[in-house]
Amino acid sequence: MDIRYAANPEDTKKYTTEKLRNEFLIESLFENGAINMVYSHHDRVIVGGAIPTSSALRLDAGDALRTDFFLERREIGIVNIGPKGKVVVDGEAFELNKRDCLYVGLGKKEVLFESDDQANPARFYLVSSPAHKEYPTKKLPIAEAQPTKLGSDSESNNRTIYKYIHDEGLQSCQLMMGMTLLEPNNMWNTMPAHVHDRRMEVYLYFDMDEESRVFHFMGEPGETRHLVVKNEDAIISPPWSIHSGVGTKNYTFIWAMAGENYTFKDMDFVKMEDLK
Ligand SMILES: O=C(O)C(=O)C[C@H](O)C(=O)CO
Ligand SMILES: [Zn+2]
Repeated sequence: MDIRYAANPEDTKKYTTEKLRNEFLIESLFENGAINMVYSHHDRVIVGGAIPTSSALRLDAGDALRTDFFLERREIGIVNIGPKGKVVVDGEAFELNKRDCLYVGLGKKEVLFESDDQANPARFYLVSSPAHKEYPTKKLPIAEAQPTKLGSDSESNNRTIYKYIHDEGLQSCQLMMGMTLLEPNNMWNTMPAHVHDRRMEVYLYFDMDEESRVFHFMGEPGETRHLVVKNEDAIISPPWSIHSGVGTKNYTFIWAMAGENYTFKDMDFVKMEDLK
């Protein structure tokens, strides 16, 4: 498992583009026939991708966790961003269509990923955080997720947020997860920008054309930097950092958070005059 240590804002100001990308950008999560994971020391969140092809893939604790099984002290959110597949949790199969979410709670011993068609395999995106009690393992199909409309065409940020794992949806200890879709001809997410010092956040940008790019903005409000990201790249966003993007065309992303509180609306919005 690739390990990323926590970053502080003072040091980050001095980073070159290469160093910034090494610390905060996650490329190549998705590989045919493999589970790839990155362990962030920000709130000990693990981010992963799984593409099962000819055989099922098993979620293992590996050396990094030193526990008997992956979910011994953790919970996990799984969103399928590809063709149909299933996740088998201690023998119970959950079918996931594109954009469906499954929450798996603390203590489940075996998690297997399978594709329905190995020629068009499922692409499972995973985010896991430490947990203290078991919440029910449950699926939320995208068709049943509550959409929230935000932004406007005139501000180029007309978008819909679907919340999957949160206080009024799938219950968890601390993990929150959802998806934001920008409407065609809209290119901005989350402007005005915000921080939430109580929680870190991870973004996965997906459903982008090969040539499309998103400029993801990060850093303290008065010291912003950017990362140029392509399809299926993820970003680790420290609690002190803004996280906002603008694309060469509309895009979709999955956000996930973990940390001190469980309040989606706990955001400290940044005044435009304070952004530098
Ligand atoms: O477009 C948006 O606005 C979002 O998706 C908000 C993010 O999910 C977020 O940063 C939540 O804290
Ligand atoms: Zn946020």
